[in-house]
This record gives sequence, structure tokens and C-alpha cells, in this order.
Amino acid sequence: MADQSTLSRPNLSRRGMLFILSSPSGAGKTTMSHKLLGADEEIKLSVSVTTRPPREGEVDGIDYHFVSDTKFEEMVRNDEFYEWAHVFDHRYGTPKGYIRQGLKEGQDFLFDIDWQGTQQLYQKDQQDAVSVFLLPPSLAALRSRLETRALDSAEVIEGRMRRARDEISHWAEYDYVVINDDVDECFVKVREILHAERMKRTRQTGLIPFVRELME
Ligand SMILES: Nc1ncnc2c1ncn2[C@@H]1O[C@H](COP(=O)(O)OP(=O)(O)OP(=O)(O)O)[C@@H](O)[C@H]1O
Ligand SMILES: Nc1nc2c(ncn2[C@@H]2O[C@H](COP(=O)(O)O)[C@@H](O)[C@H]2O)c(=O)[nH]1
Repeated sequence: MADQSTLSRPNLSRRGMLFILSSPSGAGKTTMSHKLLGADEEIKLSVSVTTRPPREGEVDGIDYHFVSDTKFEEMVRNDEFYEWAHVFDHRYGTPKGYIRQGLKEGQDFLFDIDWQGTQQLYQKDQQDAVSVFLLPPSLAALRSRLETRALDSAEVIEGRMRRARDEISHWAEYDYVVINDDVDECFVKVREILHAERMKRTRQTGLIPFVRELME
């Protein structure tokens, strides 16, 4: 009979992480999020609630929970958000839902949120938060990405370019900064951060049996 110890792979147990991606609009958070979610089964997207109307191709419940102003107000009154903020002309928020319980069970969550939301998450739960700021290679590249994406009106794109300076001014508040010039290279870097952070000693909550025995 096979030795049981060779059948199960020894693993450390740990708390989950709040893995945050922020950037000026158009720098590539959604692109990186989709790649991470496709490549890593251990991380789940925190689906935000927004009063912004859906863009072409966006699906309610998958990309966002799209709600009216009245519904968002009601959720604020009922204290249903982990964090929320005004971004551009709309409101966006992270529903509390299953996050606290998930973290205890070792579930990692991916957040595509702005600097205001990031600050609020750090105030609530500094130990579990890891933040990455994505920078475009230049402002010209950022504009070109928003125009090529072709999902927002010229007026909205101008508004987002005006807000870019404000968003970028918060880059130093983040744990990591990565330039998204080449998509694949940027993805490798973001994934390396995620992998390294999972192994951080301070996140570990349990020792594998032989280490525990040694420590007793
Ligand atoms: N490294 C890159 N090189 C060229 N184009 C890119 C790169 N990364 C992303 N893009 C493209 O730029 C556009 C904007 O990317 P994306 O939607 O991921 O940005 P975002 O930061 O999520 O924006 P928003 O905050 O508005 O949701 C998309 O069309 C995407 O395909
Ligand atoms: N503070 C929060 N910011 C959020 C949340 N969900 C998204 N966002 C940010 O809003 C802008 C615009 O997003 P878009 O989808 O309209 O382009 C972008 O910076 C997102 O990161 C949230 O729950 N809280």
C-alpha cells in the first residue's frame, strides 16, 4: 500500500488576501484582472456595484452589479458596502457579502477599484490587503488605449484623461507599482507579486504537521 504521506501534498494554511489593482482609467486593470482570473483558480473577483450604465458586452452580475441611484442609496443606508466612492460621474462600491468569511477560509479576492476604495480597504483590513498600481508607459499611450477601446464617448474619454493626473498622484500609497507596457510582461509581474504575497510568513495561520511536531 502506498505511503499516505506521498498522496497528499503538504501545504501551509493561510488567511486570504485582498489583492487590489488600481490605475488611471484605461491603463489595463480589467485586462490584467481577466488574465489573472483565467490563470489562477484560487482568486475570485470581487464584483462591484455601480450606478454607471453597462458598456457594450458587460454582463450584470459578472462585470458589475448595475443598480439605480436609489438602490445604491439604500445599500449605503443599510451599511451593505465594505467601501464605496464617487468615481467620475457615478458611484461604485464593494458589497460586504462573503468577503470577511472568505478571508478566514483562505480565499483570495481580486479588486479593480480606485485609490479612494483602496484607502478604505486599508483602513478596514491592513493585514490582508496587497495593492498594485498599474501605470501606462505614457499619457499618450493611455489616451490611445481609451480611444482604441472605443467604449466611451469622446466627452467621457476627456473626463477620464483629466482624472488621470489625480489618480496617478496616489501611486506612492501602493505596495507595488508595475508599468503596463507589454500586456504579457505586465501580467507575469502581477502574477509574481500574487504568488510571493501568498507565501509571506505573516499570512500563515498553520504549520504543516512535521514542522508543528518539531516546534512542540
Ligand atoms: N499593454 C497594453 N498595450 C496595449 N493596449 C492595452 C494594454 N493593456 C490594455 N490594453 C488595452 O487598453 C484598453 C483599456 O484597458 P482596460 O479596459 O483593461 O483598462 P482599465 O484600467 O480597466 O480601464 P477602466 O478603469 O476604464 O475600466 C483595452 O482596449 C485594452 O485591450
Ligand atoms: N472605490 C471603488 N472604485 C471602483 C469600484 N469598482 C470600480 N471602481 C473604479 O471605478 C473606475 C471606473 O471604472 P469603469 O468600469 O467605469 O471604467 C475605475 O478606476 C475602477 O477601478 C469599487 O467597487 N469601488
